Amino acid sequence: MNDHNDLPDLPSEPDHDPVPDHMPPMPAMPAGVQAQPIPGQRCGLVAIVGKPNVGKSTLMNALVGQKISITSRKAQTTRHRITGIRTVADAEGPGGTQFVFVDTPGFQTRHANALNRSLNKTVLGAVADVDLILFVVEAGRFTSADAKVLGLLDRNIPVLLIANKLDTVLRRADLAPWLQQMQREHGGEAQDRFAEFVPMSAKNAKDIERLFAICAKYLPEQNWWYDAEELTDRSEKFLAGETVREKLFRLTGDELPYTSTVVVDKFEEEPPQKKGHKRLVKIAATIVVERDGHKAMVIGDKGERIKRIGMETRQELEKLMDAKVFIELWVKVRSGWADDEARVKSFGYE
Ligand SMILES: Nc1nc2c(ncn2[C@@H]2O[C@H](COP(=O)(O)OP(=O)(O)OP(=O)(O)O)[C@@H](O)[C@H]2O)c(=O)[nH]1
Repeated sequence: MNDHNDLPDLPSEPDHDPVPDHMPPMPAMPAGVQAQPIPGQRCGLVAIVGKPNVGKSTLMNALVGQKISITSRKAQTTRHRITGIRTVADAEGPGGTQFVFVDTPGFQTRHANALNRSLNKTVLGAVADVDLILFVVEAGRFTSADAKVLGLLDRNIPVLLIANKLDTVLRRADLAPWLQQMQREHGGEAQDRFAEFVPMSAKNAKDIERLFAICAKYLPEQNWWYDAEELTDRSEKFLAGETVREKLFRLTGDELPYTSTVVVDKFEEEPPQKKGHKRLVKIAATIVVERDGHKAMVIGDKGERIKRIGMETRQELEKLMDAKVFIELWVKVRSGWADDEARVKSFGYE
């Protein structure tokens, strides 16, 4: 039984395998080398979904513990954008659980036009092979928009119903009939749609700790993909490169082949000049492409595109790193780099 907060007896276990197989976004070892399994370690992907304004971002920030997001390192991984990693290590021994949270662009349920359909497809792609979905609604409310979002999710992935904003429900006893009603309304085929019901508040630290404990068992037993200490200076540098890469591919559409990459040549920090000022981060990065035509594509008409890539990268990094950022971008042509092992290594790929 999983009656969190002494709520009524509700379905507790999914009737399907809660540990679907999937490829980790960033292999910890070069291909062909099998890592020794570390006893007691669990690791997996968690997506947070729900209609607008139910508290997804608040929950994500509380779970990740800091407002910084990093993206997956593997060049061809566009499938998952890693928003944050939280490692809850065991007090003793090497065990514990690493939660890798993936970003899901918001679901659109109001207008069924082609753009929204395509957006929803993107979201579905992002949650297709996660290990666990946190489906967020406002406690005591389940609207048709919530039902639509739920209807889009893969039935083979365990879903927890996060009844958020519990603090706004004045009498907790009022929630029990609502949960029972939900169970009735999602009866029949959908009866065991939710693996567990978790009434909580994303703003309550104890609820967040409790949620980690609830989620852990749904993640597969496997070695952590990332270091337990989430972000180091090196990660900020890495994040800078990934942000350039993301803007590059977003602003060139499908035109630019994936054999283009980004190398961060310089990442320097200067402390704040005055009290109350932010530190300064100076970044220089090179976009490496295979052909002159690709270079022209990246630069754009009168340099417009590369300017935009730089500007959007700067804006995003300033937010993520809470710093003032200067960024210089260069484009170089290096034919065949993707086939040149030494070069691939020098660009930071294993
Ligand atoms: N009282 C209360 N308010 C909350 C809680 N969680 C989130 N909120 C508030 O609800 C509002 C929406 O929260 P967001 O985290 O932005 O919601 P979201 O689902 O990410 O919204 P979109 O970005 O529009 O999809 C904000 O004003 C939050 O402060 C909670 O547990 N209790």
